Amino acid sequence: MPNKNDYKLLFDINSPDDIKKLEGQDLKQLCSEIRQYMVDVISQIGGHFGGGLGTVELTVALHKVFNTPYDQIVWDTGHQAYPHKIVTGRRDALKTIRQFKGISGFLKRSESPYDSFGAGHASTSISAALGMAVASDILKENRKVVAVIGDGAMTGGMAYEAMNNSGLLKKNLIVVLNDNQMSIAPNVWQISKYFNEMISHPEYNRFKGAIWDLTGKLDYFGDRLRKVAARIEQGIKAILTPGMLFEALGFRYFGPINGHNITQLVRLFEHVKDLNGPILVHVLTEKGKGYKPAENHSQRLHAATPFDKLTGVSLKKGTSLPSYTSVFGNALVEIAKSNDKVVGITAAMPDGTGLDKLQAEIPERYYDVGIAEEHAVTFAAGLATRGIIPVVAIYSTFLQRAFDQIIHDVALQDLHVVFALDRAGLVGADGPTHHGTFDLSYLRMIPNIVIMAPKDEAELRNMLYTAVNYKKGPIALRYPRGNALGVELKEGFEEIEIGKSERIKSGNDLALLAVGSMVDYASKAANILARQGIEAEIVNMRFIKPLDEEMLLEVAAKFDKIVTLEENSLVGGFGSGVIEFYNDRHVKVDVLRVGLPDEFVEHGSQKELHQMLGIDPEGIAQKVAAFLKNKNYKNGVVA
Ligand SMILES: Cc1ncc(C[n+]2csc(CCOP(=O)(O)OP(=O)(O)O)c2C)c(N)n1
Ligand SMILES: CC(=O)[C@@H](O)[C@H](O)COP(=O)(O)O
Ligand SMILES: [Mg+2]
Repeated sequence: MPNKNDYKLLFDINSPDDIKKLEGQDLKQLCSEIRQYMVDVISQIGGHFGGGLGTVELTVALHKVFNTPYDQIVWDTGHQAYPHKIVTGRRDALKTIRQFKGISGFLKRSESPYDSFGAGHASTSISAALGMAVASDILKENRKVVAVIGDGAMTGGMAYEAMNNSGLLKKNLIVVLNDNQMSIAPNVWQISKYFNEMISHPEYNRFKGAIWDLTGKLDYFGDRLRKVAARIEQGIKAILTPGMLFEALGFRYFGPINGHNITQLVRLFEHVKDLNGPILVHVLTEKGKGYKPAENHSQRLHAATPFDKLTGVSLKKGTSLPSYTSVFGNALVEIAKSNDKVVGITAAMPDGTGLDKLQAEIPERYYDVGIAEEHAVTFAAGLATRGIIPVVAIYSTFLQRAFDQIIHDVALQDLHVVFALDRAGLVGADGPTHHGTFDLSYLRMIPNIVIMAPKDEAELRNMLYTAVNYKKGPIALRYPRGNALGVELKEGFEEIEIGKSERIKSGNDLALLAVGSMVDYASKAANILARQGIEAEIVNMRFIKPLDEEMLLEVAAKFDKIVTLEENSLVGGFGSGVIEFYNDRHVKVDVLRVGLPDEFVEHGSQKELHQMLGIDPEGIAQKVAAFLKNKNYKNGVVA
């Protein structure tokens, strides 16, 4: 961990006020120390890394020029805001970032007054900042509002909706475009190609100086002259600068500027701070800046596990267990090789979803659409109208974005789109913005959809195969983050009968009906219960929709008490479906639902969170035993 004596300035920076006292060389020194501190801390505990290394100067310049937290900075997504945390009173707490009970890996309003808007999902910053700018106007305040958005986040449609609205409302709003030409993977932002062409154009370079001169002098003109000059400036810029697209949306464009030159950044922010109307400052940065292993890494060490400081090599111990993601990625390639109608779609997460394997093997049937989950789904719907079989691989949490598209564009038209929801359940260190704990609820209510959850990686392969061959409409499978169970993977695939569950073990005392990750936990809980003389029957339900009604009737005939288990919110999830089924058929049976409470779950390791919520095998066994004894049992849930 960092040694205070290795730092000249950083340990005297306790708030942005301390930055305001620094000038020139000291600002540069501070930037270099922030980088060193990030390397010192993140090499020990892991976390988002490359993005933050690229925003050091930007962060220092913003906090030097603006009067934060009165002035509001909105960081898009938030993974690049570690330097912001370091200079806003959370330097020492950085050692706890993303850990159980530690500070959040993203922006969080309840964590600091400097975190003006919470995030984790991309492309929200301009909308939120515009809201703040309008509020400032209504409240007759003079707060400055700055949104900092990456080029990756600019592939998300909301960013354009917000810019359009900003142009219309003409409020004082500064958008900083942090352009490092990277998303997590190389970015697919088409506008960056246009920027590059513009910037390298000889005419642009010849006129750039002149335009800047004019811009710089504008504020010294009288009102009438200023208007004329502004029009001339805009006219010239519209033809000659890369910003004409933004100018068309109603923004005044400044840049591109070197985002690692603190002196230039401070000067530019001082200049634009008091200008009226929407401003776009285009800043060129390098993801991973200042740490060679990150600069040379294919993903610029976007997120790091603990690593060796000198080499950047991960210290994470290897495991023989495959991840669910890699099993999915390999299975998709196998299936796509034997069915040329199958295509894969990712929303900027090729590696995270395992679709990088398809990209490598069959690139012509792989689509990265950018951070555009809504578009990904409707794009898939279009493909499906022509008999193509799109497999849309999106994390459970990010698919929330495309709720209406799933209903209106896919399900309503019975289109055969396969949804592969990775990171379903509690994801761990990313916390509440990223937990995939709502998908069973938000999908289950949609007519015509089939929803599956595999108990292990072998079943995941077969479910994917089943989904691709289903043809009747939308079909989803959800599986957790992390390592699979290590079961044998047979060659080839087997189709699973839609709506058919699997009895794993018979019992005499009660039935445990489990889905997905909870099947393994149910088996482990049953072993604990067996030691207490309780014989539980275990069913792997496989399908959340349609439910295996025959099995539900069978277990209700055999037992008075039934337990449902799911790694999803208890509101509207699998257990709710089971209760609805029994209720609608007037079947009298006591149902205990085990799952996630109706609250946002904090961050921590998956194990810690499972324990905290009592959904690990020990916790489940305790709940089941209490349920059998009618202890603390209320409204279907054991307290
Ligand atoms: C809605 C949504 N989809 C996907 C992600 C996953 N994600 C997190 S950061 C990121 C890349 C962002 O790129 P950019 O905005 O350019 O920031 P950089 O990392 O380059 O600083 C992605 C795809 C997300 N956070 N939110
Ligand atoms: C910031 C962000 O949204 C991603 O970087 C996310 O943290 C990735 O999560 P996984 O590590 O589960 O792929
Ligand atoms: Mg980027």
